[in-house]
Amino acid sequence: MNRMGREAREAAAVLRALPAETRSDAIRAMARHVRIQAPNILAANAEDVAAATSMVDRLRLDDARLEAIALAIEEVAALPDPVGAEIARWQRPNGLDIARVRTPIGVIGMIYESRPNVTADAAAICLRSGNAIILRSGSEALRSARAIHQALAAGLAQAGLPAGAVQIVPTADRAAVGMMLEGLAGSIDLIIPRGGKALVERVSREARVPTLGHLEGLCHTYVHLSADPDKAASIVANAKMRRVSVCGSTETLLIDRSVAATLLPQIAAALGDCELRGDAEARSIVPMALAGDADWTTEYLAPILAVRIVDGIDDAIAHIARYGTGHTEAIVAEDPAAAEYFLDSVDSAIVIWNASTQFADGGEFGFGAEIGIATGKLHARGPVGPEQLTTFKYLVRGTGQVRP
Ligand SMILES: NC(=O)C1=CN([C@@H]2O[C@H](COP(=O)(O)OP(=O)(O)OC[C@H]3O[C@@H](n4cnc5c(N)ncnc54)[C@H](OP(=O)(O)O)[C@@H]3O)[C@@H](O)[C@H]2O)C=CC1
Ligand SMILES: N[C@@H](CCC(=O)OP(=O)(O)O)C(=O)O
Repeated sequence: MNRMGREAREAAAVLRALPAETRSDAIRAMARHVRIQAPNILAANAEDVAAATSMVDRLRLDDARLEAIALAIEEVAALPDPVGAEIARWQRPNGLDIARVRTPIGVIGMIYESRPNVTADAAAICLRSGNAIILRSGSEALRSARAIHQALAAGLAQAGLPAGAVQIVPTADRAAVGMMLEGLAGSIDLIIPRGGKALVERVSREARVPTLGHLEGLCHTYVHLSADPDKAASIVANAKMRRVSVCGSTETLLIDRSVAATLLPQIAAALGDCELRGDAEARSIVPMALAGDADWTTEYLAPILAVRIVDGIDDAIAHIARYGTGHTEAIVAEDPAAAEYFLDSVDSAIVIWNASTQFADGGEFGFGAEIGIATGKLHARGPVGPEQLTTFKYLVRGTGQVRP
């Protein structure tokens, strides 16, 4: 692990000085090799799927999904290069010229779930932003991730870039996670944990380097009294049921008391097979199980939805502040003043008006792919793409000035 750290650090020094076009060529070469090595990747994936115990759909690759991975890599190659971009520039009265420019963070360590596409997306985004990356895939996807990494490494080699730029932890042993959290003897600049509660707890206990958490999504959709009934039904159904296991899926429905009797039955019908767990008032409108305290704090990642009747917009905002994880929340409303109030008041990474919480995704935001949805407040929030994986520095150009 420490050798990987050293190689990543050496590669990061090379990457930060490379022209954007060289990194674009390397990213495109990675996509080419994903296509060339498709049989190998699919064979490795079949072994993962055969051994999997859960979340098999998330794990499974086929020709179409592999092509989507290659296309996402190519989309990242085509994104504007953030490295060296000028954020601000000004002249001091003494003639000093000061520019604030984007610069890579350095070496990123990423720990993520058993989802094969993340290996390729994260590698492409890191190269686009001039960072080296050490990838730690979820254990159930390790064979697939290693096969994808082999293709990415072939692309790097073809473009003449150091192998240390994109590395993968070759073992499922969680001791490697512990070593990454300690920073690999000073090699890692930033750890990105992407996952659920157990990972959060370990990271908060053990991390010795800065972290950029991409954590649980306990997302809410609030139906305001001004909501259009058809919009409310289709948005809530999509927010919950489009894909129940993604972090942007809605876990709790909040609905205004004054419209609950008319809207809840329509929304419940649109939700189809979804299991509802509600407070006493919700149950008096639509038959459903009684929600307990745990239902307001559970990220189900399943076709289950908690339902609470609220006493207006401030009650909804207070519920979200108490139980949300800072990921994504939505309001369904026709009243623009209420919607803007909600957008301003809710302190989550993504706040949505009249659309599904499942839009919480870098691709949907136009980033090509994503590292994930950052759920903390520093240093980035919401979908993380190449720009969010840069920091900045100041370039000061003088003509011989000395400070009096
Ligand atoms: N905000 C975002 O962008 C995203 C958030 N998520 C969240 O991730 C969760 C779903 O994914 P899930 O599969 O449950 O993720 P997990 O948290 O189970 O796994 C994620 C990664 O963390 C590792 N891990 C978990 N616990 C530990 C531990 N105690 N010590 C060391 N490593 C650990 C896993 O390794 P191992 O395989 O060995 O268990 C895996 O590599 C949901 O909560 C979802 O909201 C998911 C995607 C994006
Ligand atoms: N942001 C991505 C999904 C991220 C996510 O939650 O992944 P996972 O938990 O592995 O299903 C999307 O909306 O497609």
